[in-house]
Amino acid sequence: MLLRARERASELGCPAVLPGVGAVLRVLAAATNAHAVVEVGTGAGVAALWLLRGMPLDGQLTTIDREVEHQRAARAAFAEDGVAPQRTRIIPGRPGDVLPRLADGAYDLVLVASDPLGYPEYVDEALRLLRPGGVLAVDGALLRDRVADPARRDELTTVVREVGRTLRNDERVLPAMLPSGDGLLLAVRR
Ligand SMILES: C[S@@+](CC[C@H](N)C(=O)[O-])C[C@H]1O[C@@H](n2cnc3c(N)ncnc32)[C@H](O)[C@@H]1O
Repeated sequence: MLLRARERASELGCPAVLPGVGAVLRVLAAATNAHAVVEVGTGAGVAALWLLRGMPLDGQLTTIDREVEHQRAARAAFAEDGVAPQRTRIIPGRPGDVLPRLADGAYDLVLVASDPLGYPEYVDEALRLLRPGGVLAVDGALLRDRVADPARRDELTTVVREVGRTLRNDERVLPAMLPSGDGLLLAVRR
């Protein structure tokens, strides 16, 4: 099913997390016993399928995307994988509009994998949503090695680089960068 979801993602021109990142997400969901997960950027549902495999069966994944067509593909992927409908809550809309409506400290894991220019806002919201011990995961945090290249000073690179710097200096979290895929930045909420 993951393969079919990945094919759909590619047909839609919507990059999905690489398998190494997916495996890490699954482990994180299991390790945090993640009953409540938020994903910013549903895409065609590839990362969501990995997360759901690590989550307990009575957990629920809330996933947000502004592209209804992407979410339709994700819904098909979930159905094909036999995911019970109550295990997912698929919310269409801009993450900046939806995230403020979610409850403080009520989530075990938040994955941010959407438009990088929105990352500062989404990360800020994620830290509010996470319970102590909960984990934030930011996909694409190395931006194809541009973040590590000091000569790259374009807006996108600067914004993503600043997200990493901010999390490193934020007393509320314990951060770690995994080189998997395009860089997976993790931060455990204290
Ligand atoms: C990289 S894909 C998500 C992939 C998914 N997490 C996965 O690995 O299977 C990014 C998603 O963010 C959404 N997106 C892109 N720009 C956006 C924006 N400005 N506001 C909201 N969503 C956006 C796209 O519709 C797309 O589905």
